[in-house]
This record gives sequence, C-alpha cells and structure tokens, in this order.
Amino acid sequence: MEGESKAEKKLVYGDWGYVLDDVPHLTDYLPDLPTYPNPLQDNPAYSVVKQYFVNSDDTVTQKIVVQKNSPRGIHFRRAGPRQRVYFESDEVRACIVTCGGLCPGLNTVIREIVCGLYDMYGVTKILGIEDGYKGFYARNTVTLTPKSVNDIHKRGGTILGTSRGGHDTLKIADSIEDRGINQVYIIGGDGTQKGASVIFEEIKMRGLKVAVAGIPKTIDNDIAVIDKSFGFDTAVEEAQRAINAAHVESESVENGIGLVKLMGRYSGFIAMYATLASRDVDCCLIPESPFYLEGKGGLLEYIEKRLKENGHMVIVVAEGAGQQLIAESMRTMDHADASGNKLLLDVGLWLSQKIKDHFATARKKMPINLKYIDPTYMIRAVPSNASDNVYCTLLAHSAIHGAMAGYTGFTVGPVNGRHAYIPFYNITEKQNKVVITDRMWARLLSSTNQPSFLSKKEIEEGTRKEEVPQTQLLDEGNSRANEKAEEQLEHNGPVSNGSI
Ligand SMILES: Nc1ncnc2c1ncn2[C@@H]1O[C@H](COP(=O)(O)OP(=O)(O)OP(=O)(O)O)[C@@H](O)[C@H]1O
Ligand SMILES: O=P(O)(O)OC[C@H]1O[C@](O)(CO)[C@@H](O)[C@@H]1O
Ligand SMILES: [Mg+2]
Repeated sequence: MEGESKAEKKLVYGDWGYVLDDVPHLTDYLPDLPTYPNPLQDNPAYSVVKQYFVNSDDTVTQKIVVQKNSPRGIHFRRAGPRQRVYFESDEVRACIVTCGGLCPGLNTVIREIVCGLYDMYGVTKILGIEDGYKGFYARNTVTLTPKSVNDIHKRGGTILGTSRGGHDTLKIADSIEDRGINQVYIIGGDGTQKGASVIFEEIKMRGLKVAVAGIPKTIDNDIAVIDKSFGFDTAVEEAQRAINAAHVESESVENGIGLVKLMGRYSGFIAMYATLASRDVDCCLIPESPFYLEGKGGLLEYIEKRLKENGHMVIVVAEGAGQQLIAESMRTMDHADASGNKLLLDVGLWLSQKIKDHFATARKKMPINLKYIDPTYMIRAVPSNASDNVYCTLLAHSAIHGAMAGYTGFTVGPVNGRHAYIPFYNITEKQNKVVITDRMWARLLSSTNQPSFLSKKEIEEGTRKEEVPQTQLLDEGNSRANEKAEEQLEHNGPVSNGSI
C-alpha cells in the first residue's frame, strides 16, 4: 500500500468567517498555460440555456443550518462549465478507471464521461483502463466511444472491470505519462480516492499537464461531505425485496423470524434506510450502534417480547454490526483483502445460530422458525435506477467541466444539493457514519420500537470518544477549517485576507 497523501490546502478567507476550501488548479504549478474559449459557447443545445456557465466566484456552502451570528464557514468551488478552458478538444487524451467494489451506476458514469467529453467538448480520444489501478501497468487499454458505451447504463457492474489492491503510484504515473494521457477520471470509494490523491501529487511533482478527477463511489454511503453516494438509492430499493421476502416468510409461520443481512462495513446507512423505507422491520443492527444478546435489555429479550406480542418479526443487520461480539465469542484471525480492508466475520450466520440456540433451550419452550436471507451482492450488482442514473450524469458532467477548466486533484459531488469540487483530503480523512445521536436514528428507533441497547450515559461517552464525523445528517459542522472560521470571527470580526 502506498503512503498517505501530503496534500497542501488552499484555503481562501473572506468576510464573516467565510472560508473557501479550494481545489488545486494546473496553473498552481504550470502558471503560463494558455486558455481557450469553451466550445460549449458555440453549441446550439446549450445556447438557449441562460446562465449555463458558472460564475468563477460561485461557491457552495457546507453548512446550511445557521444561526444569526454564526460564521459563514466552509465553502467549496461550485462545479460546472467555465467560459474558458485549459485544453483544446483535439489535445485531450482522457482515461477512465473503476476501482473497489461494485456499485449500481458505475456504467452510467463511464457512459456519461465518454458521451459528455464527446458531445460537449468534441473529445474523441478516450481510453478505458481495465481491472482497476493495476490495469494502468498490467493490462492493455480499451478505446471508448459513444457508440461502444451506448447501452451500458442498462447493465450492472462495470464494463471496465475493477479490483482491490495493486496501487503502484510510480507505475501508474509512468503509464499516464507514456500514453500521453492528460485527463484521468477515477471512479471509486475512499480507498480509490486516497489512491487518486497520491497519483495527483506524483503528477504535480513531475510537472505534467494532467488533470486528475475523482468520482466518489460507495454503496455503503461512507464518503464524507457529499450528500449521498450514487447507487445508494438503488441498493436501498433492491434491499426492499429481501426485507419483503423475510416479512412474508416470518408472518406465515408461528414465531417466525426473518433475518436479512445487508452491506455496510463501517457505516450502516443501507440497513438504516432500508429499514425506514420498509416499515416491516422490528430491529435494525448497524456497526455504529453496539448491541448485546443476553440479559435484561438485550437483543434476545427483545426478540422474545416481540414474538409474544406479534407472532413474528423481521431483523435487518448490517454486515459490520456486532463484529466485536463475534470476535469475543469465537477465536478469530485478522484477515484483510488486497486493499488492506479488514475482512469481516459473518454476522448473519452467527446471529442466526445464537438466536436458534437461545430458543432451543428447554427452559424457553418457545419453538421459533428462523429464515436467514443474505442478498449482499444482489443489491449492488444491479443497474442503477432512474434517479441514480440522473445523479450519475451530473457527477460525470461536473468532473468533465472541472478537468476541462484546469482543476485537478479534486473529487466531485453534491453538497447540500449543489454539485461542487472538493479537495481529496476532505473525503479521505474521515468516513461518513450513521450518527446515533442524530434525529434520523431516533426516527428509526421509533419506527422499529427496538431498544437502543445503550444507556444515555453510554451514548454520550461513545460520541465523545470518537469525533463525530461530518455528515449531511448533522446540523453541526465540525471540520477543522470550520472551527478556524469560528475562531477567526470570534477574535477578529469580519476580516478579508483572501481573493474572494
Ligand atoms: N491509502 C491508499 N493509497 C493508495 N491507494 C490506495 C489506498 N487505499 C486503497 N488504495 C487503492 O484503491 C483501490 C480501491 O481501494 P478499496 O479496495 O479499499 O476500495 P474503495 O475504493 O474504498 O471502494 P469500496 O470500499 O467502496 O468498495 C485499490 O486498488 C487500492 O490499492
Ligand atoms: O467482496 P468484496 O468485493 O470485497 O466487497 C465487499 C465489500 O464491499 C462493500 O460493498 C464496499 O464497496 C462493502 O459493503 C463490502 O464489505
Ligand atoms: Mg472503501
């Protein structure tokens, strides 16, 4: 595994605690690059759209819930087309790579990068890198054209293939340089964006005119700052089918229990949203909310109560939930995948067995009928739904406009509904997690009526121990720069020492 990125921050301060957390630009290290008029200016399809071009000063605020005296806080550069670009159409040699696990919508993003570059900017030289990062140096490339990608959004997976591990920065940068590639579109999760960040640093060190753009992908919705990751809605929708099946099975037998395991390694968003959407779920277990089995207030007591009340119940468990409990009850070895991600113990099977064992004891005299459904890969191997397809289009277009405008070392995504260019470190330093002290988790608890499995004191201590992550679900921003903005406002009042 390569080292972590040593990214420099470009913070620009404005009035009333305004901070622009800006992304790098090619001119930061190649100051004399020529610019050209954006070819979209002559495109009849766009000429009717008033204000199609983004004002160069437009920024997107990270914090939208504010008080009368709160500082303006962190902002990101707004995504979209600029009047002037740093590449001529026939100069562009773009490449696209997909890394990490699958996610609905990967093919749509690939399609829209190819078609967007072609239709909006007249770019015809686009290469696909096969099988993730290692494809840069271990595989041949494929030529991508609007024709070759025309139908791919209707398919799940990625036509380019993907992989974990194999990130060799120097070999990747050599490949980019040798092939004359000058725009690199990298689609992947937190690990992939860390990889993109170190590729950008290497490209910058070599002084190459190469724009590196990341498109965040994660079925787990564990990428910070952005509102939501593409494919997430599709996955939640697909998970409904498993939950429905669990419900039908459980209510058709005496003391039926339907147990569904869903993805979510460190973040339980899929389980939480699938539970909230379904309304048939009686208990949702996620990695962020510890639980225990035995004794008063434990899971087994709750199951017994629910079966007595209702005759059946549905449990949804995220794959990363209860890992500590399983490790305590089994002798386990630490295993990791090729990217260094910890391999999880199967909470679904373990929990099924624990529940069966508990109710099988003579003392209980309560025969149960448990059906375990594991749709894990089924929810991510499907094509993206309509709303994810539109979202993927916007992500692809934002990335293209940013690269054409000379921005580099950035990732794209919606922040409070507006697409923005976000420096890599914002999304690689922290993971987005469900905050169990947030109102959304309270909504879930009131929908399932499950116990929290924690005392008030434990919740408070738990959230203090781990810094609360920045998420779209929180009212309070907590990034370092936001704190800096608050400090600045407190000590100096409204000062302006930046260019905006
Ligand atoms: N710190 C890092 N530095 C450089 N490359 C990395 C780093 N972490 C991961 N990578 C590379 O990024 C690629 C994808 O990483 P990983 O398998 O962790 O998936 P991911 O992008 O996090 O996606 P997901 O976890 O959502 O499936 C791999 O090729 C891996 O080698
Ligand atoms: O089996 P794979 O491909 O490593 O993927 C499994 C992991 O990928 C994820 O879907 C993240 O992309 C996790 O939820 C899951 O643990
Ligand atoms: Mg990851």
